Order: sequence, then structure tokens, then C-alpha cells
Amino acid sequence: MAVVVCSGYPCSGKSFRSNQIKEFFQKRDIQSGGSKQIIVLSENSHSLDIKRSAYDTSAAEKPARAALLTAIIRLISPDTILIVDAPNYIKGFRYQIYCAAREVKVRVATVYVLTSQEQCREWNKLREGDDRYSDETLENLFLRYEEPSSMVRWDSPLFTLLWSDESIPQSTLDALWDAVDKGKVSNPNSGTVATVKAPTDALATLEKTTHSIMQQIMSSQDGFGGFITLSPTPSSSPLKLMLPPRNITLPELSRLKRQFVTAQKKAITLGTIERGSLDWSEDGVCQRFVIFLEEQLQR
Ligand SMILES: Nc1ncnc2c1ncn2[C@@H]1O[C@H](COP(=O)(O)OP(=O)(O)OP(=O)(O)O)[C@@H](O)[C@H]1O
Repeated sequence: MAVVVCSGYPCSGKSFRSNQIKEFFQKRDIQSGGSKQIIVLSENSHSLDIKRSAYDTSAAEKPARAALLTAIIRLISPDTILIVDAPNYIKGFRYQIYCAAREVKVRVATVYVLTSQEQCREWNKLREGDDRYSDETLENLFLRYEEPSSMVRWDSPLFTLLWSDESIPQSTLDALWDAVDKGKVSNPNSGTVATVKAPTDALATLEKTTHSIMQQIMSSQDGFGGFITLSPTPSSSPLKLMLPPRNITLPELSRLKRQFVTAQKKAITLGTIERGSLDWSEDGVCQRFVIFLEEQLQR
């Protein structure tokens, strides 16, 4: 349903706010029928065990972030409001969460827990043992923090919560609920889905193999139909094509070739989405053309 990404300085009150938001969401959910699961994913819940010391070095931080992203992807679902209670201080990481959410068509909202550095230092001083950030890490994270912005699509809608407010203003909570309950859901598009470019010789392979298949059909067909064997190029594997029991004319075949080539050229120019990437080898193109011809010729 939605992901609420909390972001803020270390020890700024992200957990404090996440729990306030969860409580409010639970009340609103009960009022509207109680069908949603509301989860707070923190750095030490749902099998995560990310210590404050993970932020001491960037080497330790990378696997921690990867584990967090995996947990987010696992928990995102159409009937869940997932509140991510973690620093989420890198722009690129928030963008990754946004992409993961869009992949499964769930809404995204960002909550910026805005607390002064002085206040964070004070709250951190009150912590003990492992729970406390080292002074160096705390200062380092202040410097590295990349503030969310409502101007970029992955941080928006953006809700800023001031540390001086003990409770979250009702108008902000209402607007946040509307964003997760009724906000715009965008489809994954070329801006968020990785594209795979075709190799530079894809166009030449396409022309060569389709032309050769066309010639072989014209010279092998006998008007009675049945399988013919095609060997489009010396290096491609032989293929079987089922022909209908009639003579196929050259204009008909040329039209089908044009249709196929136009569609394939589009994939070459635009790239294909990662999960559906195409095989541009001679064998790959031949197989696709033969499948296309069989479908079209049997109609
Ligand atoms: N607005 C607030 N008013 C009063 N106390 C607060 C407020 N926000 C946070 N605190 C207190 O500050 C301390 C740190 O808050 P919290 O643990 O929520 O920070 P955090 O940002 O989640 O920390 P971390 O970066 O370690 O995840 C807690 O003791 C919490 O009760």
C-alpha cells in the first residue's frame, strides 16, 4: 500500500516519530475497517541487527544498507503501510526505496525528522553502551546528511516534523494519512526501471537473419504446408518452421518482415527493461522471427 521513509540526523527522534505515526495510523485504520498491516521497520527489528557502529566506516555501512533495503523489499506489500525507521540519509538510497515501491505500485511518503545537531548530541549523550553513537560518527553523519527535498519526486510528498513539537500536529498526521491512503501511485516507467541497451551490431544481425529466413521460405515452400528447416546463417543453429498449407507470397512475407523489424528496432533504440532483456545473437533473433512468423501465418 505505502512506504513511509523516515529520514533525519542520528539520534534525532526517528523512532520516537515512527511510533507516533504508527499509533495514529492504527487508529485511522480501525476507523476505516481495519484492513491494513502497519509495520515499523527499524534497524533492529525483522531480523536486522544494525549497530550504531555500522556507521563508523563506509565499508561497514554498505552491507548494513543492503540488508535494510532487502528487508524493505521483503516487507513492501499492497496491504501494508511500512514505516522505515532508519537514517535514510543518502539521497540515492531514498531513490532506491522509491524505485522498489514503484515496482510493486505502492505509494511513497517521506518524513523528515528535523532536529538541531545540538539536541541530537544531547540525546545521544543520554544513551549508554552500544546504543550510543561515538562522537566522531555522530559528527561525521551530520556532515554526510543529504536533506530530503520536496522538489525531487522520490522525497515527495515530504512532511517535516520539528523536534520542538512533542506531538505531531493533527493537520500533518491527516495529510500523511491521505498521502498513504489516497496519494498518487505511479507505474514503474523508463525513469525508474533499468534499461538494457542492445549491442551495436544488433541492427545488422536483425537485417541479415530476417532477410535470409525470408529467402529460404520462398525457395523451400511447396504449397502443402508442414515443417521446413531453416539455416539462416552459417553460424546460427538450424530451426524448424511450420508453414500453412498454401503458397505464401513475397509481398505477404515482406510485410511480416517489416512489422517484425520495426518492433525490434524500437527495442534496439529504446533498450529493454532489465527483466525482459532480449537476446540479440543470431540464434536469438532467428528464434523470435520464426515464432512471430508461425503466429502470423497460422491466422
Ligand atoms: N520530539 C521529541 N521530544 C522529546 N523527546 C524526544 C523527541 N524526539 C526524540 N526524543 C528522545 O530522544 C531520544 C532519541 O530518539 P530516537 O531513539 O527516536 O532517535 P533516532 O533518530 O531513532 O535514533 P537513531 O539514529 O539511533 O536511530 C529518545 O530518548 C527519545 O525519547
